[in-house]
Amino acid sequence: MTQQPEVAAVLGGGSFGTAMATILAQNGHTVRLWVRDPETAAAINNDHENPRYLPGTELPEGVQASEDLIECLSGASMVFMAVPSKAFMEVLTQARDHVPEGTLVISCTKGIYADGFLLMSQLLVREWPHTRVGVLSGPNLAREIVERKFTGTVIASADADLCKRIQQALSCDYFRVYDSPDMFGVELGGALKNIYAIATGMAAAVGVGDNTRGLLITRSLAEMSRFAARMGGSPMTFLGLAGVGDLIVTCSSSLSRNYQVGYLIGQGHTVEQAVAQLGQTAEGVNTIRLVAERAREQDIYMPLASGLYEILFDGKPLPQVIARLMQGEHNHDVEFTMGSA
Ligand SMILES: NC(=O)C1=CN([C@@H]2O[C@H](COP(=O)(O)OP(=O)(O)OC[C@H]3O[C@@H](n4cnc5c(N)ncnc54)[C@H](OP(=O)(O)O)[C@@H]3O)[C@@H](O)[C@H]2O)C=CC1
Ligand SMILES: O=C(CO)COP(=O)(O)O
Repeated sequence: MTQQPEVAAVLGGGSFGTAMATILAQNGHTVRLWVRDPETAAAINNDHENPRYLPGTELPEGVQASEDLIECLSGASMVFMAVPSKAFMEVLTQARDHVPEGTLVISCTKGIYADGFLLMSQLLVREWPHTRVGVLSGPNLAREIVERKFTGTVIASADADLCKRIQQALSCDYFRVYDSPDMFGVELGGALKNIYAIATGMAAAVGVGDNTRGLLITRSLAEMSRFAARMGGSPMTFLGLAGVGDLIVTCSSSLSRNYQVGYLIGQGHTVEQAVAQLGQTAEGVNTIRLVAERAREQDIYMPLASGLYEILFDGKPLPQVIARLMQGEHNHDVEFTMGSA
């Protein structure tokens, strides 16, 4: 797509921020990647590699990294937020005075903010009301993006002009960007699927069959849809890339960090051991806690999320939870489409 080059700031130099910076630089935009570790910044600028998060991948020379947040934001017409959800609010506070009115701000973060159970776009709208907000989500493993594997994503916002500009900025021969007006649904899908990636990773570790994997992924979609409906969202959005698409990839790929955490727990590690061994972001651990608590408070039937909560945080044995799941109270298929959510 042809367009004027943009100046883009990418906040967060982990695997996904680096992947977004790579596409933007390849597409001819000016890119400044904010990393808080000066050694990583130097490695990106001098060796064109992010050795901690994407070792072995050569980055375009146009990806310029800095640990100076203000320098990164200076003159940026678009800002991509790619820090973990636990750091999101802190970064918004640090950057607030350096993001001018009308800047496009896109959240790539797939998590939930505990205080008020807010999605990142809701935090953005609250904290930076002078900006134009969108969400990018879909089946988007960072490692595969930098390897130029064909990938689709969704830019979601009620702001149609924002969607068009982001489509133009990111589209290329291996990255296809769809749009959606349903920012809440797209973002909720990206956050919720991490729960079920942990479940399928755990199931894989204990050697379940393919029938079981089909059962687990499909009932995960049912559970996500039921939750979305109760939160006032449209489960229809979950039929798209940011729902089913991301659920399939994250629940079946050993590149997914949430799947890896689940696998380690299934092998007998504690949550703390699994997270420490991973050494990268696995949003699902926190999301399970928040969603299971919310489901309990609002009486939403979410046996998978609740069962995971019991395994991870109450120390319940996996076989006991599986036995209960197999005898659950609801037994209608696709009941969430029949208005019985
Ligand atoms: N990786 C992927 O395939 C995808 C990830 N996402 C989402 O993107 C978000 C980021 O994930 P990802 O890039 O994978 O995470 P990584 O674990 O790869 O990297 C996290 C990055 O955030 C930085 N960071 C952590 N805390 C802070 C802080 N307080 N202030 C500033 N920077 C901080 C880390 O810096 P440091 O190294 O200094 O700790 C690191 O650069 C997550 O919500 C994830 O769900 C979305 C799509 C795909
Ligand atoms: O969101 C992702 C793929 O779409 C990445 O998943 P993980 O965070 O589990 O690696």
